Amino acid sequence: MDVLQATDLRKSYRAGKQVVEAVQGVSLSCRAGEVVAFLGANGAGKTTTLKMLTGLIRPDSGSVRVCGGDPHVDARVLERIGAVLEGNRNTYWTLTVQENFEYFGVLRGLTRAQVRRRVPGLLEEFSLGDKRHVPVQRLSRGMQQKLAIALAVLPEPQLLLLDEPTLGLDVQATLDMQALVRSLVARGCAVLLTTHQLDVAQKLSDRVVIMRRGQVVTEQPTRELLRAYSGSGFELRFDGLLSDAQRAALRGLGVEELEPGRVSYFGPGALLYEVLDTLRPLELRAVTPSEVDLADVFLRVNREAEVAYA
Ligand SMILES: Nc1ncnc2c1ncn2[C@@H]1O[C@H](COP(=O)(O)OP(=O)(O)OP(=O)(O)O)[C@@H](O)[C@H]1O
Repeated sequence: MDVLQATDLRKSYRAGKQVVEAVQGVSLSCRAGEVVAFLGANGAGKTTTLKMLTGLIRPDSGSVRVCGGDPHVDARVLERIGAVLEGNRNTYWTLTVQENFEYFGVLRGLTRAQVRRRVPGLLEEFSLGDKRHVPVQRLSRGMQQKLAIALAVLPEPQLLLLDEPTLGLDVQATLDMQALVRSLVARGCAVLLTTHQLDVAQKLSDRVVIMRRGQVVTEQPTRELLRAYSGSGFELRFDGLLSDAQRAALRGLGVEELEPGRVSYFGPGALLYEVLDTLRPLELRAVTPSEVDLADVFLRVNREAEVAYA
């Protein structure tokens, strides 16, 4: 079942005489128990889209449905959405962890008794039990981030929007955060996640949506996307240094120099012969298929879109 269904969203900003078409016809969906990684370079339009999904800004056109309702029309639909947006950690710094639960729980329509029933479980799940009576400003960044998410899931939303949930977290806190997202998803929550940490997106997501300049340029299950780009590139190691002419010729073929003596490319199989020709007379040491990760795929999708839209 689609928890989120956004169709043909558009949003322009006006700054003086300038018009920025931040989002130009974006459609998105997210099912119960699914993590969708919503990716794009800086300025691609992700945050603007998230704000339209949460009812924070009104789209110029297009529609948003969460559990079938429109958050821009029916305030009860907002109760189904939990959001942790970047720059808005939705915590009250001078209040303790417990007080934050009570304050935000009541704001989100829960009774004090409901909050008190749910808090012990959340404190345990988010490993914040020993911080219950500590003011938020004395928590580490990772703990604050965990608390922000715990507060967002307190009303048991069906859709969770996470903007950069692992930004600035250390290795262990990043792993903890991933485990938490997995457990929320296992309970049926739909999660839409934006991040520039593509290793996190690769590990967590079932599906990837890539935005570029206000438009969706790719939308595919994560595994299929990785498979589609695997085996279509090679890494070559060789002895000696490239001449300027070789370097220019390789660049023309779309080959990247990773370091002296090591180049890689993605492209059709026949390209390998041209690359080998260009490297001559340098002595070849190894030719191996390139391993792709989501970062490679992301860069390639963006490059292909740049060519297609040029
Ligand atoms: N309030 C605003 N007024 C004018 N322009 C804006 C406003 N908010 C965003 N923009 C512009 O809209 C475009 C999309 O911005 P947005 O913040 O949605 O991108 P993003 O993909 O979230 O980027 P990032 O990864 O850097 O957070 C950018 O060109 C940005 O400068």
